[in-house]
Formats: sequence, C-alpha cells, structure tokens
Amino acid sequence: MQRVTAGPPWALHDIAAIRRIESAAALGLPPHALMQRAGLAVARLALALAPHEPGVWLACGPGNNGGDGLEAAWHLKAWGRSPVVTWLGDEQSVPADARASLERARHAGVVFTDTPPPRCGLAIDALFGLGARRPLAGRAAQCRDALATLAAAGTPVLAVDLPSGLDADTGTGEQPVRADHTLSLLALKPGLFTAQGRDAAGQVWFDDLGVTASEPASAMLSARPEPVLRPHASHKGSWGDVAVVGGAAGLRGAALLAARAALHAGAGRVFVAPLQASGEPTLDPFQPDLMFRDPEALDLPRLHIVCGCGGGDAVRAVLPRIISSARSLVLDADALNAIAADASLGKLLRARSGRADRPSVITPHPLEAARLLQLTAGEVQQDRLSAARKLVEAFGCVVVLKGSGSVIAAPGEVPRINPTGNARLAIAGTGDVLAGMVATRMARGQAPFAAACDAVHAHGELADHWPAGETLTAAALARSIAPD
Ligand SMILES: NC(=O)C1=CN([C@@H]2O[C@H](COP(=O)(O)OP(=O)(O)OC[C@H]3O[C@@H](n4cnc5c(N)ncnc54)[C@H](OP(=O)(O)O)[C@@H]3O)[C@@H](O)[C@H]2O)[C@@H](O)CC1
Ligand SMILES: [K+]
Repeated sequence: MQRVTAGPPWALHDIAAIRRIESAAALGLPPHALMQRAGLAVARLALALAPHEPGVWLACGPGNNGGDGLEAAWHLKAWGRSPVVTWLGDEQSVPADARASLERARHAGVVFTDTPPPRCGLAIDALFGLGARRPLAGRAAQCRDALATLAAAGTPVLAVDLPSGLDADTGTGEQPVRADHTLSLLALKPGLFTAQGRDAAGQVWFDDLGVTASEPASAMLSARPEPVLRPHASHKGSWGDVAVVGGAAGLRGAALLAARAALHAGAGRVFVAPLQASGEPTLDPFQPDLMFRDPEALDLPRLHIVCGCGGGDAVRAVLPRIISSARSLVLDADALNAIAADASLGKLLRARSGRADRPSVITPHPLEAARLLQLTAGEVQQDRLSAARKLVEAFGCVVVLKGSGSVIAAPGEVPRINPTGNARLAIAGTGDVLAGMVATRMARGQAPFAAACDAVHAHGELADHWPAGETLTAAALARSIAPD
C-alpha cells in the first residue's frame, strides 16, 4: 500500500479499463481472492489510522464495495477490534464474493446494526465504489449523512475504493461522501483527483492488490518537474525572451503579473506590450527589469508570447498577427474569449497548430473552456478530461483546463491531472502568473506539453507551501517563484 503524494507520475485508469484489469486478474486467481486482498488492505489501513480506538463503524453497500467492507470487518474482529456493520444488501441478490465475506463476518461474531453508532474511533464508507450509478438515496443517503455527522464530531472517515457517490471517471456526483482518507484498490481513478474528487477523497492511498495493470493508463498524475541545470557559461539569451501582450486600459495589472512571473521563473528577458497604452509611463517601478514595448514593434518570430492577460476587447485586433507569427504562444483569458467569439481566429490557431515549430498552449478556466466549446461551464465540469480532449481536437494545441485538478491535454499525449494547488489560488491574477510560468518554460526550450505540465505543477506547489498565516495574492505568488 502506498500513500499517493504529489511527485511521482501515478497512472490512472478509468472504469472500463479497471473492469478489464479485474477480469484479466481474476482469470489467474481463485474466486474471492481479490476481495480478500482488498478487505485485508482496508483493515490494515484502518488499524494504522485509528490504532488506539477499538470501535469501527462500517457502512456496507449491497455490492462488492460493501463486500470489501465486510471482509475488513472480519479482519478487524480477528484482531480484537469491535467492528459494527450496517449492511444495506439483500440476501437474494448479494454478489458471490460479497456473500462469502458476509458469511465470514457473521460467523466471526461481527455486530450488525441498522442504526449507526453515536460515536466510534473510525468510520468506514464501503457503500458504493465503481458501481455507483445514481445519487445516494434512502438508507444509503442516511448512512452518508451519519458519516458526515461522525466526521463533524472528529471521527476520521475512510472510504473504500472511492467516496460513495463519486464518479470514478469524472470526479462528479451529487453529494458524495466526504472522506478524510480513500484507499483506492487495484488502480487509481481519475475522478479522485479532479472536479469534486480532491474534496471528497481526502488523502488518497493505493493498493494494487498484487495485480500489475494490464491496461495503458487512461490519464496520469503529472509528476514534479526535474530541476533545470543552469550552466555557468550561459547568458540572458540562453533563457529566452518572453513578451506579454495584454493589459488593456484598466487591466494593466494582469499583464504585469504575467510578466513578473516570467521574470521570476527565469526568462532571460521579459517585455510587456500593453494594449491602448499611448503616453503612459513605460516602467514598472516595482520590477524595473521589465522592458516596455509597443505591440506593433515586437519581433514576434523571435519571441515567446503570452497573450490575453487583461487584454479586454483590444486584444482582438492584435491576435491574427500574434497567432500567425509568434515563436511560441500562451493564450489566456481575453484572447480565449476573442477566439470563442470569432471563428476565424479559431481557424488561425488550428492552422498554427499544424506547425511543429510554432507551439501553442491555451489555459482556459471552465467558463472560458465552455465558451470555446459552446457548452455551459457546468457541462465542462461534468467531465473535465473529456472537455480538455475536445479542446485539443478543436484547436490541435496543448490545453490546460484550470480548476481543482487542472487537466493538461495535448495531441498524442496521455492527459495529465495536476495533483498540486489549493483553494488559495482561486483569486484574481493567479492565472496570469501561470501563463507567464508556462511561457518561460517554452522560452528556455521545453516542449510545450512538458512546459505546461511542469508549470502547472510548480504553480500549485507554491500555494501548497504558502506560509499558513500569510495572505496569498497573485503579486506575492509571482514574487515567490524560484527559477529551478
Ligand atoms: N474492480 C475490481 O477489480 C475490484 C473491485 N472490488 C470492489 O468492488 C467494487 C465494485 O463493486 P460492484 O461492481 O459490485 O459495485 P458497487 O460499487 O459495490 O455498487 C454496486 C451495487 O450498488 C448498487 N447501487 C449503485 N448505486 C446505488 C445508489 N446510488 N443507491 C443504491 N444502490 C446503488 C447497485 O445496484 P444496481 O445499480 O445494480 O441496481 C449494485 O447493487 C469496487 O469499487 C471495489 O470496492 C474489490 O473487491 C476487488 C477488486
Ligand atoms: K466507498
């Protein structure tokens, strides 16, 4: 069993792949073997999470997820604990493996009750796993609410395989169980790490049940970036030139944030090309290293461009030239809204994507993604991996769909889900900082998909390591970037 941490590139499998892995594994194993392994893993983790609390309540559903819970109860009883089970199954229709575990638990003297105990040392959610097909209702909803009451009183909640009611593929669900820990069995699921998944699952643990996945990953958790070695014999030209085009009147700050982020991330030189800026000061007094230019004067084929941050409507006019000529391109915010509103710009972006020497990354949040796909933000959030894939199909470039568990997708690549970051990033300006970080990685020669994955990971880690008592602002975030 392993604790899933942000670092290694964990493989994720969707429900269809897991069912195939399960069938292949079952062919070579005696009946009930996988559930025995699953139950043992759950019981071990339960013991580790509540070593001094004998009382464990297990809410067990009618299928094999419930069977895992029953098997765990049997072990806990054998180890001298006091498991109490509420089982929602039906004697007539219980699946064979779950029946075997039910009988073991009964024979061992595990207590069964219809009423959740008022208190216990640990509560286990074994209501539903991969087979959850509809919102929790009736007794299942009552158990979910009882788990929430126990959690509010300080009882840790451990979910078996998935928090019940959470969709393993999409991380969506109507009021899923909220767990402190989730032990994912056989394979890690994408839904644990995106949309509502991170809030529902808590700390994720993984046990492969001794089975090597026979299926390619459906997605991966993106890995911590490798540190970059900066040779002594380098100069400012070695680290690339980034230019930020945006910051229309009243929105200057967004462009400055992206530019400062690019500078702190280690770009060799950073230019700001504000839109509608005639007669304004051409200095950022807090960051005098930034160089101001007229957007028309930029030597685009040499430059790694961030376009859109605070671009307002004015960005529309500069986009055709930028999309056609920039050496590499990160499109954010108003640039994406302009493309959503004007099909000819989308066409230009698609045409640009045909050129390997002209990489592009788009970084929409769910509403911007919805505009680009002519969907609602709710529809995008219903299946974030699928929305990111649709954007890749539409524009042929690298896509970063922001939000909890940002999804990074690109043509020919297994999509990545980013495991870092937290709600402190849900404020204005942090997206501009990210855009600057992505551009800087491309400026120093990283391939666009890797640049996007690494920048998103690093951006999230800044928030994860933010000092508890200090406010996170976008400007402070940009300043805190350490070039790696
Ligand atoms: N895959 C593997 O390799 C391994 C899997 N293992 C374990 O098995 C789990 C999958 O088991 P599973 O297929 O039996 O599905 P599960 O989640 O128990 O639910 C199905 C039952 O719930 C019912 N039901 C669904 N939603 C409902 C609702 N809202 N409200 C009420 N009822 C609802 C549904 O009824 P139906 O929809 O059929 O009417 C059916 O009766 C998996 O997550 C893992 O824990 C491990 O043991 C070993 C390896
Ligand atoms: K569960």
